[in-house]
Amino acid sequence: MAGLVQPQLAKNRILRSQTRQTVPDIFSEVDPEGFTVKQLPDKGRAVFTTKTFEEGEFLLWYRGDLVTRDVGERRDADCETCFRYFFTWKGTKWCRDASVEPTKQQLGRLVNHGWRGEVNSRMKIRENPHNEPELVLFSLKKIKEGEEVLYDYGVGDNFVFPSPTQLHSGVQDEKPEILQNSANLPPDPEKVCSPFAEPATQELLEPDGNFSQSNVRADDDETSEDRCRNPPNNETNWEPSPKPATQALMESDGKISQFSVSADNDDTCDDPCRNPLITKNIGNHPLSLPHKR
Ligand SMILES: C[S@@+](CC[C@H](N)C(=O)[O-])C[C@H]1O[C@@H](n2cnc3c(N)ncnc32)[C@H](O)[C@@H]1O
Repeated sequence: MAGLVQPQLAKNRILRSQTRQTVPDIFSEVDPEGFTVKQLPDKGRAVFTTKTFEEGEFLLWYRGDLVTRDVGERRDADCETCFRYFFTWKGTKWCRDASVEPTKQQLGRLVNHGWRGEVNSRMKIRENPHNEPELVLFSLKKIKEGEEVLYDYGVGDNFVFPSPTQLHSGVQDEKPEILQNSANLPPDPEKVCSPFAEPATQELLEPDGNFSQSNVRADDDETSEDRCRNPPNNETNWEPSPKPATQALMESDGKISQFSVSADNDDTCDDPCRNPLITKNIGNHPLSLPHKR
């Protein structure tokens, strides 16, 4: 009926309008202000806000080397990490490989999985001016200062992440704040991984600011995140930042960032990338998910 807008539609329009305005279109190697990293006993590194974000705001990029899914899978076979994000865009399967610890702070790759009821953000795909897909994280609701940023990796309710002792030891704070357990751990810790109970979806942020949505499932991918653990040693090239999580952005010149974290784009991985305690299953998840062997 003309003139009448359903509440949800109106909300979607607001969200689209907000995201259109708030995604910094830049090629910057630094993250926006408003985030910090803390070390949690049950999750390893975690991204927390240092200011309040409103619903629909741009938060962070998931930066990483853009490779085809095949290359991402081969890299996974050689070197399992929890930092490869698999997705489908324009009918092609892609992977953003953020496995290499960046020398500059890039927090999108450190955002943890949120269990049901915890999720406050969502990863979307946006095309950059080089016609490449970028993974962009948006708030799904108001996120108050001091809250952990969490999005749904697409793992089942019973998924069990490996022990934090297998996580990457590098943190961005030299003396990171240690928090008490904050995750709602899955009910059955013996259960390793359950398939999706229902299809996941991936939203594509179109150049005009609108979203299109598609189902994401198994090999159809799109996004599900699964992150496995970082190497259980300290041989990576992570360099702690003197100012952990608050670095200024960026120009807003209508561009969105594209990053190549690793200079080489072959399938090589150094030993530090290996974690013999876990294996991956990217079938149902955007990120290569850790499994106990
Ligand atoms: C991409 S990394 C996120 C950053 C990671 N916490 C770190 O310290 O590097 C994904 C990994 O973080 C851990 N993780 C993420 N969400 C978690 C959760 N809700 N509970 C426990 N561990 C989690 C898992 O080890 C997962 O494989």
